[in-house]
Amino acid sequence: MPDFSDQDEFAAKAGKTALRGRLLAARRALPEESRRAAAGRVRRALGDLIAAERPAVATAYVPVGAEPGGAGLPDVLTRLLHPDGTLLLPVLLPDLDLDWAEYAGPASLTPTARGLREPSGRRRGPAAVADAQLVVVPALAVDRRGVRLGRGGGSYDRALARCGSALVVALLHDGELVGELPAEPHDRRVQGVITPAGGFVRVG
Ligand SMILES: Nc1nc2c(c(=O)[nH]1)N(C=O)[C@@H](CNc1ccc(C(=O)N[C@@H](CCC(=O)O)C(=O)O)cc1)CN2
Ligand SMILES: Nc1ncnc2c1ncn2[C@@H]1O[C@H](COP(=O)(O)OP(=O)(O)OP(=O)(O)O)[C@@H](O)[C@H]1O
Repeated sequence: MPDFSDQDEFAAKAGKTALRGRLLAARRALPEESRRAAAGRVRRALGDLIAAERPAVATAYVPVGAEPGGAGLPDVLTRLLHPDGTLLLPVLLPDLDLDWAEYAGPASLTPTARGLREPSGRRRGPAAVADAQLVVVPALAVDRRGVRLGRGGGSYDRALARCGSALVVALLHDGELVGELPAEPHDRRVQGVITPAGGFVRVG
């Protein structure tokens, strides 16, 4: 474990905030046509990964705004999973930790705070993520070591701490797999990323 001084931690936090602003602005500037094309490529790469890994339980999320994958991602994943497979989606808790509920079709999604769409079914509890063999996570960027930059709530840092040996994969746009991101001791790493141009790439 590296030794992080207070100054390094301060620099990492400030660096993350500045990077988030830049990355979100670049995503917002992506034209609709690029978003659609990127979503198709990301979904195809996810399909290949699911065919190879055959998870019985997977987690994902409903992409919003310019997030890679597009709003139809849960439906695509449901079709890709084994007929008996389960897709869990996150429900943001007041302390920004994540609960989980099974995806049961578009009618089971409800608009919630922060522009999210979340499942309204029975909550499985924050520990349910430990049942998944494949965990698909949102990210603004990931580096070659697997360090992930999220929205800044620490939601996935907490959720990923509960995962056992699951394959954790972040969905990115091209250009968001970078050389080195600021890292803090609590950051949980991912094992792979999917980008539209590069498909599935192992990191770390
Ligand atoms: N689609 C999605 N679902 C997710 C996440 C995510 O990053 N993306 N999360 C990851 O932890 C958790 C929720 N955390 C979030 C924290 C902040 C914002 C946010 O800043 N929203 C913008 C509006 C959306 C946009 O256009 O980007 C806002 O409130 O201004 C969203 C989700 C669980 N579900
Ligand atoms: N295990 C944890 N328990 C409680 N708070 C945590 C935990 N891990 C991280 N946090 C807090 O969450 C905040 C945001 O962390 P960070 O900037 O790394 O978020 P992120 O990884 O970019 O976002 P997210 O995980 O929501 O996508 C930090 O202030 C951190 O202290």
